[in-house]
Amino acid sequence: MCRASLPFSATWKLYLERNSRCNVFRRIGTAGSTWWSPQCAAVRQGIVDMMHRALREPEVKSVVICGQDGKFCGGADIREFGAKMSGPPLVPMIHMIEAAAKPVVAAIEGVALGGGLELALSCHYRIAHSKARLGLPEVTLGLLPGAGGTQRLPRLIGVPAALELITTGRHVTAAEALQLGIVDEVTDQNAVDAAVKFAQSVEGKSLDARRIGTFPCPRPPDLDAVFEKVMKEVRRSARGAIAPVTCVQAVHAAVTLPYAKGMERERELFSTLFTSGQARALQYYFFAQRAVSRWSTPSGARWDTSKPRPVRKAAVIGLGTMGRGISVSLAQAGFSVVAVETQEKQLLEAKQAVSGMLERDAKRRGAPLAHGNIKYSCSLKAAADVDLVIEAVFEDMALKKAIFRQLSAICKPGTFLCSNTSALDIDELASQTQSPELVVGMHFFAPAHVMKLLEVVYGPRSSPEAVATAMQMGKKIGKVSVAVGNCRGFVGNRMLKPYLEQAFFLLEEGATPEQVDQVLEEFGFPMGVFKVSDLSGLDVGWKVRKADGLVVPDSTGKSARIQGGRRYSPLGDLLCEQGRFGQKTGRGWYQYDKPGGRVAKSDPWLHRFLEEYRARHGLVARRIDQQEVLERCLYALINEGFQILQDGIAAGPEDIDVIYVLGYGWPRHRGGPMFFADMVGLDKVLDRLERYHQLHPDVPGLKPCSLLRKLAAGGCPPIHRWREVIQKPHSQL
Ligand SMILES: CCCCCCCC/C=C\C/C=C/C(=O)SCCNC(=O)CCNC(=O)[C@H](O)C(C)(C)COP(=O)(O)OP(=O)(O)OC[C@H]1O[C@@H](n2cnc3c(N)ncnc32)[C@H](O)[C@@H]1OP(=O)(O)O
Repeated sequence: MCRASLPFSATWKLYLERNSRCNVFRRIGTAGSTWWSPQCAAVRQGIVDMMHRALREPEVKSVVICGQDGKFCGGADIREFGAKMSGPPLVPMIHMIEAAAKPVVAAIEGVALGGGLELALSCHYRIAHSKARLGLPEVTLGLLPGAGGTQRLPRLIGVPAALELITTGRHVTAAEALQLGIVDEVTDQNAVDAAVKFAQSVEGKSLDARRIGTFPCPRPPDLDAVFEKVMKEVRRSARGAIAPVTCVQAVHAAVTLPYAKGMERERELFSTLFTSGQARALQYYFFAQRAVSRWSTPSGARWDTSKPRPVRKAAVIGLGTMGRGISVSLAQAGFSVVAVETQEKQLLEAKQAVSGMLERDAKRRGAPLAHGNIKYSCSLKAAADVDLVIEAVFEDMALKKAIFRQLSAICKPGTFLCSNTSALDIDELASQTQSPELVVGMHFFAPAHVMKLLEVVYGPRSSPEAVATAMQMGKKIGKVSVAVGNCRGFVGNRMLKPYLEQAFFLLEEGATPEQVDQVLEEFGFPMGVFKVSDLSGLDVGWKVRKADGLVVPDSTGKSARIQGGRRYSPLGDLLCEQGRFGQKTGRGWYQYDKPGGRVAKSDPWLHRFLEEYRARHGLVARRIDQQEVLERCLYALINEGFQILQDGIAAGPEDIDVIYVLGYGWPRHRGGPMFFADMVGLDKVLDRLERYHQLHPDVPGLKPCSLLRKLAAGGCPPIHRWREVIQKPHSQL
């Protein structure tokens, strides 16, 4: 519902009320400011009624549309997209505003996003507060701006700028919006007052040049070439997402068709996206990312029961690639950092590297340098007075344990001791300290100052306060933090293991790295599993496997295909024995033009090596189709995800999905592995796993997990109901 007030004799203010279901839209009565839901219907009805009155009543000379309480409009309520539309439709309403004979001014405070910006674009003028953000983020939800946004924005700011905003969904500041020509004025004062004043100043003036829908769309001289180039680029970066490509088609319609026809085309394209699985996946992911911030542990610890302790000073121990990135993240967020590397030469190198990273980042963001926040030291004793330590040395349990023992003796009482381990037992580390309740894992992803994901790992003895403090710290450094339980590899790396294993077994059975990678890249991963392995270094996994006692020959001296009583593929170990560590050595699963080269080329040596390996072990290569490659890699990973849920290591499927999208390149438009399983159908995933397990009974990872069976037997409930079925283990916290 909207209400009008007449604080000024001749200008009406139409208040947009905010959606009662989300915090960003403040509740006023039961009305909402979104367009879609029944509440939005009331808002639209209110706007339409008020506009009619304003146009009818001769004493009203102009209209200002504003949001209640400092926010213009965040767009449609995504949760209501499934609901049946009622009330006045949005597009005619927008046309009615644009056609009004009295000036209509949008007073933009807070946000004008999606349908909110489309409403503002239908107004004749837009006045924004300097802190406002504007954008058309529909593409990130698998949609396109469906209320004229694709037709109006290019008319207002030109085709290239509109394409960039619409295909990326990027929010712009008020200052950039002014520069682009989206808004007419930016104010530091009260934007509604400024808009009212502005509205009064334009009363009676002609509106002919203010109706964006009547503008001709600027037509680049080399139209076809421009669109061809954009389409190529968008297709490349979209990795199979259809919304960005469809957005380009809609903007193309703006340039090539008259306005009314362009609007029709926009509507057609919107309808295809609206019902797509990708839109469902992206909208699920939108809420999943917000859901993980409401973390909880099996003991019932969560924000409202566990208070984080303030952290002002933190130490980072070990300044390799990870430690450097972590130091940069902390310094940028304003923490005082003590960076420790025991070898003087390495310390100096790290100092230079960190300074360079901070300088480049400050330059890029136009922000002040954060150098002063970091002190460097060769001694662990420098961590004596910090509030929290993040250990980031090599993945070597003995080394980490020694460091935790020392830190426990050096640091002031109450210091949280965190490890950046990507797989090792947090509890074992905690057992080395005097206060195991202060120990948690903080697993960053490389490069640590860039990647958004942080796994916060609670051990059986971690206190709720320690978990809350690490989660809070993650938030402060701009990460999406996911609280997960303690097990080998936690969530992300534990699921990666069966995925990698299947890829190796597929090579043994007759596939090639090129074939496996192509299938995975077509699915939407930025890189296939073998290219990633070459990039991160084959020796990393080799060291871990050696430490785990897996790299031992059999009695005949041949590399063993059974280890620890289960099928094992030694292919990665054999490449490492040849010095093929991936990009860094110029050879791995692929060949590169030089050590450190980036462009992967097929390597005939590797193919011969695979043939010889198969012959040596009596394996007959068979033709493996794309479906099998995809299903065996993905379903094995998903199966482990169900096991993780069953074990209570992740609180819900959203946690797993966010970890996979943000940390492992899972395509966002596919929602994450668990959402993907839900989309495919749990019964189908179960059926395929069962089949592969029957065909390859000795291959690990293919035997369906009992939670998957249980969900399938229970009629495949939708993903938001899985938690009801998951048996939570008893709390040990
Ligand atoms: C086939 C029929 C064809 C007919 C044609 C009809 C044409 C229709 C045309 C157009 C329809 C319009 C479409 C849209 O507008 S799509 C939505 C576009 N808007 C967005 O994408 C904005 C998304 N939200 C945000 O970016 C941020 O939330 C924010 C910037 C608004 C605020 O950020 P912040 O302060 O950090 O808060 P949170 O992100 O934490 O959010 C708080 C709270 O609110 C929930 N929420 C946010 N936005 C929405 C939303 N759009 N719908 C529903 N809920 C939303 C969010 O989930 C949080 O909830 P909580 O976790 O429960 O606290």
